[in-house]
Amino acid sequence: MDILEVKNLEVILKKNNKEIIKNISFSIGKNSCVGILGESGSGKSVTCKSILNILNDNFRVNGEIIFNGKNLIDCTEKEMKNIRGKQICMILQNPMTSFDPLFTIQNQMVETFLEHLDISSKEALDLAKESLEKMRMKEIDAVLKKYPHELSGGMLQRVMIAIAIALKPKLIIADEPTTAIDSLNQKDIIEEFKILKNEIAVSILFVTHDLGILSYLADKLIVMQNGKIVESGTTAEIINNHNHEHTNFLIETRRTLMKKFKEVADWTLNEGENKIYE
Ligand SMILES: Nc1ncnc2c1ncn2[C@@H]1O[C@H](COP(=O)(O)OP(=O)(O)OP(=O)(O)O)[C@@H](O)[C@H]1O
Repeated sequence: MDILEVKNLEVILKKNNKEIIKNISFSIGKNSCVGILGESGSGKSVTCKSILNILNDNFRVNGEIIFNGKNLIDCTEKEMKNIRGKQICMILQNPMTSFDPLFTIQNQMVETFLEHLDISSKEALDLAKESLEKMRMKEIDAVLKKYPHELSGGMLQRVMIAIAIALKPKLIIADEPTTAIDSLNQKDIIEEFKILKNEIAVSILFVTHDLGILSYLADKLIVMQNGKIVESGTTAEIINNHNHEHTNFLIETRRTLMKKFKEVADWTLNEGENKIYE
């Protein structure tokens, strides 16, 4: 069964009638992870914002976005407020923008849980601790007392995922959640997403231009270019049997990058090490 069905979605910039998203359709099954792959400007973020109905008045949106039997495009702001957070969670590129700098992590986690769940303050605090534990976080009491700027991007992103675990949404939209994070922490965040998927049986729409991440996490892939879906299929199909030249370009770019990376790593381990100790 599909949790989300996007049908003939079009997004048009009103001022010049420019079509930013050009008639795209895709669906996300229950407990499955769909990855959107595409270069910068291909329309990944605008697609996510359309699903959450958070595009501003500069855009006109046509088509259908069916979630739980409802077309989100037709929902009022009041209806969307009930859906965002509790039923559809968004994890953004820069976690700092998701937190209020004036309140501690504890304050913000507890408030979020009280707003969306029918529980007491004590239960909300217990839930905060329990979900941070699931994120393999250490020194949880100390983390809860900190303000957002006192935590690294990687830690804040894990707090965001912990909040999602606790709210048990049906769908998580993750828009380049590892881009602003250093590579060591990136690996952890990807692991946390795996835990999240298994822990609460959630569906995930994961946006990135990193094919490596998607080959690990996603069941299905959508490749976007210039606001259109140029190819879609299971992750294995796309990686091994793609037909579109743009998919080929993205895969080859990744391969070349990894080859270069390996060369640099080998050089550092061999030549570089020798040079250091010469
Ligand atoms: N507020 C806006 N006003 C005008 N054009 C916009 C606006 N937001 C996005 N666009 C245009 O829509 C297109 C798609 O942008 P989008 O942000 O969805 O790309 P993306 O694939 O998410 O890129 P990135 O990987 O860089 O985030 C781009 O051509 C962009 O310039």
